Amino acid sequence: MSATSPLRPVLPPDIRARKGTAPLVVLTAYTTPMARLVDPHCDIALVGDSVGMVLHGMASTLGVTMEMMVLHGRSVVKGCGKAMVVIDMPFASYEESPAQAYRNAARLMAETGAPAVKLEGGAHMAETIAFLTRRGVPVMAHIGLTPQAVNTLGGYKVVGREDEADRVMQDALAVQEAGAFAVVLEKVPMGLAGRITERLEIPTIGIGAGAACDGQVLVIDDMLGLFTEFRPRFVKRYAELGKAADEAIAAYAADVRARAFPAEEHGFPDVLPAKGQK
Ligand SMILES: Nc1nc(=O)c2c([nH]1)NC[C@@H]1CN(c3ccc(C(=O)N[C@@H](CCC(=O)O)C(=O)O)cc3)CN21
Ligand SMILES: CC(C)C(=O)C(=O)O
Ligand SMILES: [Mg+2]
Repeated sequence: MSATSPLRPVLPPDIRARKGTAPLVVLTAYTTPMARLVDPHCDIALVGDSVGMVLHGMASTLGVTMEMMVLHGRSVVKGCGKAMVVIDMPFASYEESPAQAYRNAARLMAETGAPAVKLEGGAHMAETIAFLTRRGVPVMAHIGLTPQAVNTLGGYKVVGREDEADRVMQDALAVQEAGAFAVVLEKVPMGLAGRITERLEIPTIGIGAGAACDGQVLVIDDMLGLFTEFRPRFVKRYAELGKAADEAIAAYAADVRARAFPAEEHGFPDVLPAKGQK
């Protein structure tokens, strides 16, 4: 039986073993229909806490709750057959203690069916990552720019230039040592991301971290041109679905105002048509 057989779902150790083979393809998904689109093409569907900014109009990810991650997580698990689902642990659901992290991670897995969680932080989260991993919770780590720390970092800036590079390398080594099966590198300079990727035995998944990483992740609504509130330099637009939707909605509004919609074919006659007719 192959590792990707539907009878034996892809699990974190399979993802870990992908290091040095084909690049890992990761996109976020927040809903069943989007998960169905992502699933056939991706190795991992990430239920990111970016959902707060992308689908709920929040100004940052700090207001995202466990309840939101459970609901969106369940929705994405329903839409995935091939891709492995990873769920972001929201702000303040894991930082207090390893026990708090375990309780909330276990809830995300038990109530959604996802086989792994992701949490932000390097060396200072190593104890928590080890606590979870040893108790059956596979952890994807996330270092470099950690958006839940936007208020202490002072913005969504590059992390790891010059003096900061060694600290990011130490974070990468610490999360690997703690048992993380993969690590997201966000807005880490390209050269440093390459050195971390070479040094680690677990896959690195980059977002704004250059081409040397073992995989890439983007927010699905960003790359489809659906989310346009801001556009980081690392986003490549593969479609302009927001523009297409705007044009479609404008055409509908014009049709309704001109009484051009609905047409005869969209309505129901008062008398049932005779057989053979529509
Ligand atoms: N839609 C969306 N896409 C994301 O990539 C994303 C989210 N939401 N929400 C959670 C975090 C926040 N992230 C962000 C948010 C903003 C920038 C940004 O504005 N970057 C600018 C420069 C900003 C600065 O230097 O202060 C850039 O050009 O990269 C980057 C990453 C990444 N994540
Ligand atoms: C961008 C990815 C890595 C993320 O953490 C999110 O979507 O929340
Ligand atoms: Mg996130």
